[in-house]
Amino acid sequence: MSNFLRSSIEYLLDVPSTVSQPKKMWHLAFATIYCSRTIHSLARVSMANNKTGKLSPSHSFIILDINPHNSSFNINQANLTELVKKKNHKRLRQLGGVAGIASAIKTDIEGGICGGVQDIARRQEAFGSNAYKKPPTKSFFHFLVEAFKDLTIAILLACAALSLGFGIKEHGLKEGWYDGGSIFVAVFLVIAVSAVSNYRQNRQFDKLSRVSNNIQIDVVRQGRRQQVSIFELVVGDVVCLNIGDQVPADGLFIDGHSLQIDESSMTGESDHVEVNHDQNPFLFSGTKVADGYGRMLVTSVGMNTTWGEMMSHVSRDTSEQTPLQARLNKLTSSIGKVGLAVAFLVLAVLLIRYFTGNTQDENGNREFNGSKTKVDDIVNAVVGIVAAAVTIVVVAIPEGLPLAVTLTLAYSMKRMMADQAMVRKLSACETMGSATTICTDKTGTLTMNLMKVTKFWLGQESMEQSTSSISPHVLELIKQGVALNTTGSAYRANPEAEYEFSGTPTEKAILSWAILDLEMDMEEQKQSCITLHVEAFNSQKKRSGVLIRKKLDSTIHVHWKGAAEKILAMCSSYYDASGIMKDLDDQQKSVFKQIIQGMASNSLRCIAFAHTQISEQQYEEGMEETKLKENSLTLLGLVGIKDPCRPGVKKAVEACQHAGVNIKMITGDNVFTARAIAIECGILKPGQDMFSGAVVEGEEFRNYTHEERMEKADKICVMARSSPFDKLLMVQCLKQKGQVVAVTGDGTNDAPALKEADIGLSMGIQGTEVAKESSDIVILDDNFASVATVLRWGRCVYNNIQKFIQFQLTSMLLPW
Ligand SMILES: Nc1ncnc2c1ncn2[C@@H]1O[C@H](COP(=O)(O)OP(=O)(O)OP(=O)(O)O)[C@@H](O)[C@H]1O
Ligand SMILES: [Ca+2]
Repeated sequence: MSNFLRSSIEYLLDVPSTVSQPKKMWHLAFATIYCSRTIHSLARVSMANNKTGKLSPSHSFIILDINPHNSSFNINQANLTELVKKKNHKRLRQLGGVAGIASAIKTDIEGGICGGVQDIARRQEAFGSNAYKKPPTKSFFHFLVEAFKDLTIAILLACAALSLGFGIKEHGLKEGWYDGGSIFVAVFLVIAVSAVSNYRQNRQFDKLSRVSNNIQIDVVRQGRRQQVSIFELVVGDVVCLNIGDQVPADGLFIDGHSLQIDESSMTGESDHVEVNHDQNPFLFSGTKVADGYGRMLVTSVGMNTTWGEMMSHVSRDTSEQTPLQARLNKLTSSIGKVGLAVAFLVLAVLLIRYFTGNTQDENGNREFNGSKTKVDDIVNAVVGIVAAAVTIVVVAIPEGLPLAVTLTLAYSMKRMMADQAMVRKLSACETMGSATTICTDKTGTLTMNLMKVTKFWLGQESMEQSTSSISPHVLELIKQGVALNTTGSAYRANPEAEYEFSGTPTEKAILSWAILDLEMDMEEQKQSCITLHVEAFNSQKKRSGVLIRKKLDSTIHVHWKGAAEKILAMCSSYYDASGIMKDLDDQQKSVFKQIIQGMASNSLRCIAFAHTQISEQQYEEGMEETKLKENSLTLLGLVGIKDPCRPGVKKAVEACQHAGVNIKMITGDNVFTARAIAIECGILKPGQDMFSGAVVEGEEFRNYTHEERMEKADKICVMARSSPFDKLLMVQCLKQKGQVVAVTGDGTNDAPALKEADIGLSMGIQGTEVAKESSDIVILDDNFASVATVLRWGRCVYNNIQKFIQFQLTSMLLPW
């Protein structure tokens, strides 16, 4: 320490100069330690203060006080939340509409968030992340208490206590505790096992809900459409919404067409709400897309949304009892009650017999002689009688019965998870065992859902490979139709990179064919036209259409794309390969039908493109009805899309059939395609066809009378071109006939049938949220073979429980 410092401390401490040198040193040491302690504790206090607040800015840079909450974004979360929650149109206008909000939260409406990982982290910090607080999970103690509350357990505990008391009284402490003690041990064992199994089941459900809540969302970031987990969504993200999707956060409508939202999960209203740019641009987390498509700008996530708030209060009720469990519980308590009644009866009879002097001891003397009998003897006799009654109750109650079911279900649920089936509803495990019919959809379940265009017909000529011979005019129209009439998209990072396609499998197949084979430039096509109106694809209509205006010459065009025979029916002319427009009379139509049938019998999915140009006047007339022209179109071309069967499906189908379960295919696809795939999978035997009543079309089935339907439902193996309603009708019909029906499906079109079925199985990968939510079991690998495995597990549960009941009931009767 420098002399100066030393002397200044000496001065501060007011050390008398007379103090000796060693003493001075001690003073100094004390002063140094004291000062450093004070400084240290001061620093700790200021750190603690800062923990909750912000770090105080360094004095040398005091001019720029950077606050991430309001400097990087020009709007704060409270404003955003209120804007959407209150549907405040006025405020939205003041802020410059969706575009204004987007620029305030530093996002590009077209390309999404442009920054990288840091940008996303910054947004998470400023606006929160898309997760909600979960209610605390129930502890083991909770389940232990629950187990004690059971009536049967209470009766048994009372009996055990009585038995213990009487036993000790009669035989002394050393030998008398056996009976009562062993009942206690058994009861505690039952309590422990059921508490442990319920606790584990609760944890399992928690784990499952974490898996099933982790939905993949289509998001545009840095101009690229990609899938991210719903939990990674941040404010400023641009989300693509399609039919069947769940709206993942609160936000604003950017663009889209005929977007219908099902808000029933929030409001309870079953009517769909139209979301559009002007009247209602507000979208709410937790609602579902019922029709159409669109893009939204995320403005609030997680706990800032009404859904988040709601979900943080709801805890999943895992105490759900399956029908079998409920029945067995009832059986147990009925048996218990009968046991109790019998015990009372026995008690009464024995007591009456004893007190009326009708009983004799070993020596043949009357046991009860009125006042001559010793009190001790009386007490002993009564205790013996009560003990006998208690034994009856204990033996009568089959306390292990419900427990065995719980254990079996919990075990098989775990095993099913390992076999790619996630059980959402426990009752499905046991119901599946008794399924007599499985109605499966085709696309994605029996087939791979990996679609590829393998055939292209222009007019009545099949175009193999070469596109050079196609007339440029027709080619241009096809490209226009593909690029503008789609919900899919194509992206590549640079001109050398490979394309990434997104959208439904059918859309992806068509886009990749047009871009790679026809050398279509999607961006260029999109830039060259303005979209005036869109009719979005849905399973009811099985087609989609657009109305566009070309920027170059202001001509107006209608493009349709959809199920080949439906589009063909709308056409009155066609282009041949050389680009000449020809009349489509009945004879020509039947030629085209032959072509479609030919492709379909080779199990190809057929899609047709049609086009017509309309005048300004026609456009204005049509505007009022907001409908696209749908007759007198010109057929542009047909494509055949291959979607191969999944390997192993045939075996799985055979296994199900062998187990006595009927398999029916109910699909939205063409009847010939459906038949070809059904034969490939073994659902249909080669001899069966339309004439034998094994194959029908949805429309035909719909138009049957109720009696006809009931009569024919059993025979039908394949129902093609079915609408969502037809699928539902079939399930209802089968259920009325007393069948136990399982339904598998992935699309929104399957949701009504999935809900109606005894067991609904949805597909985990391709399945839409709506389908998953309507189902009891989610097949994680989308494979029909896993459906067969679920059936096997269901049967196993049933068998095991049956065996246990037999064992328990016979062992219960044995002592009698
Ligand atoms: N993006 C699309 N644009 C136009 N038409 C389409 C499109 N996707 C499918 N289609 C047509 O609609 C039909 C499919 O209808 P739907 O959605 O009811 O069945 P799916 O769900 O694909 O099949 P499945 O019921 O077997 O799973 C197809 O056969 C095809 O002709
Ligand atoms: Ca499907």
